[in-house]
This record gives sequence, C-alpha cells and structure tokens, in this order.
Amino acid sequence: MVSEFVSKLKTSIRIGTRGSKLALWQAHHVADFLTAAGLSPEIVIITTKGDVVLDRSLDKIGAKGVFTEELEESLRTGHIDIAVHSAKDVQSTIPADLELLAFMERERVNDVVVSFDANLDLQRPDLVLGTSSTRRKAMLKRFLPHATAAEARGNLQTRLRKLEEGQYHALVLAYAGVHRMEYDGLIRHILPETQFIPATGQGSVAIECARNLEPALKAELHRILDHAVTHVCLAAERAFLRTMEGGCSIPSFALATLSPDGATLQLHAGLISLDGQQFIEETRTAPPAEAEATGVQLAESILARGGQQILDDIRRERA
Ligand SMILES: NCc1[nH]cc(CCC(=O)O)c1CC(=O)O
Repeated sequence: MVSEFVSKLKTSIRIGTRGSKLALWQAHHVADFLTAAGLSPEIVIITTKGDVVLDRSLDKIGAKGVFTEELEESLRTGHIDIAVHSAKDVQSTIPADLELLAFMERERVNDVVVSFDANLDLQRPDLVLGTSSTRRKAMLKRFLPHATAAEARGNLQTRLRKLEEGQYHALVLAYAGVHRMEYDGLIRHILPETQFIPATGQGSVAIECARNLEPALKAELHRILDHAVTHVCLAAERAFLRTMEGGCSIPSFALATLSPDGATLQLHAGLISLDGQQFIEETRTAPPAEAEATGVQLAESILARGGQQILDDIRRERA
C-alpha cells in the first residue's frame, strides 16, 4: 500500500547547495541517502552572498542569512525541492513560507585546533590563531588568554592556504568540517566541549523546503533524512538561540545531548562577553518533549543573569 502510494510521487529531487567543497560534501551526503532510498537526486549549485563577500568579517556583513537567502529564494520558485545547509548557518527563525524538514545525524561537535606544525604548543606566548567566529574569539580570550586571534574568513581551503602561508600558527575550526574535508591529519588538539561549547547546530546538516512542498514527498524525505535524536537536540538549541535573538554574530553557545535511554535531554548553553571576562552558562535537564521550552527558559535565565547587558554592550560597540 505504502509503496504504491509513494510510487506516484515524483522521484527526481533537486538538491540546492552552495558551491564550497564542504557544502558539496553535505549535498552529496544527502544525495547518497536519497539514492539508497530509490530516489533520483540532482545537485544544483547556488552562490550566496556569504560566498562572494570574503573581505569582511561575518559580523560586519550583517550576517543574518548570509549563506542561506539565495537558496531560500530558489525553494520558493521551485527551482530546487530542498536546500542543504550546515545547521549552524541556518537563522534561528526562518521565513514563514519555508520549513526545516530534517536534521541529519550529528558529527562530533567539538572545535579543534588545526596546524601544519605537528608539535604545536598551545601554551607558546606568541601563539596566533586564525578564526572568524565571534564566539571562538571570545572563548580564546578566556581560555587561552596569551593567544592572539587573527581574522580567517573564506572557505576551509582558503583558510588552510592562509595557514600554510604562515599568517597564523593554527586555525580553530569545527571538527565536522575538518573531518568531512579529510584534514583529520592536521588536527593537533580537540578542544573540550565543556569550555569551547559549540555553536547552535554545529556538526549537523539541515534540510529546508517550501512549506507547500507536496505533503507525501515531505514525509518521505523526512523519513529518509531526519535523525530523531539530533532533531530534538537542535530543537532545544535553536529555541535557545531564537530567544537570545542572535544569529552567528553573537558569542552564544549551546549544546544539547540526549541520554542513551532517550529519557533525558540536557542543554548546556550561554553567552560570553567579547573580552571573555563574563561567561554566563547554565545546564538544564528535561524530558525531550520539553526541548523547546527548555531552550527558551534557559535563554531567558541567561538574559536575566547579565546576558542582556552583554548583548546591549555588543550592539553599542558595533553601532
Ligand atoms: N560558519 C561556517 C561553518 N559552518 C559549518 C561549519 C563546519 C561544519 C559544521 O559545524 O557543521 C563551518 C566552518 C567552521 O566553523 O569551522
């Protein structure tokens, strides 16, 4: 019955993606799942503002949706059926006519230190680390205060070229991207996720579609691509981020995990000031059904405990 029903659905699926190597890895990952399920995926490359503007730090472009806008427009016109994003790069609130259909199984969440120097000493007093993330810059000030953070924009390959040219001793990157690009051999340190708490969504691939995509096709794609544990964890993290009213340009962090028996969701999240001096964090546990409420409540608590002041200071500094 079910297969007869599904066989009436269109089977060719147009997957929209950015053209960077990491984005293409993600799109091929999605395509592999679809092919294994008997569908016929096709990859469509779409260039975004984030790919074009490489000379400015993300917090200066007005980062909201900088890697997603053009993909979302293609979903609306039907030029593509689904868009593939790093979950970390997806705005906390997406437009009302679009939806997040699936979150794929999460990779190891940590930030890592990557260097060509196999003997890299994280304690050397003149250490220069390349990063373009507000969160990582602030955390470096707190946890590696002797290090200097230097701007490192561009895709992974561009950043590695800058590293090779000697602009920094090392880069701080997400393990997920480094591993997917097969640069594991350059990882010198895995930063503890209890200090360098990752960004919301780090390590997962998000699938977006138009709300009015054929319901049976939506259900089928969800069944093939969604990872339930990752989905509930990201629901908590994204509710936290939405309540903080920040995108990737504020130094917030959030990591949710689910206990092996699936009964308890733990959310560890907070906000750090740009100078690293204030580190407001909190851990809450709840049943997974309360994932979103937990994210909202944790964010409200962080804001009340000085987080709002940190955000106001950041906005004033940038204005
Ligand atoms: N903001 C860029 C970005 N978006 C997703 C990843 C890595 C892969 C992931 O976290 O899913 C990266 C690079 C990085 O942070 O090192």
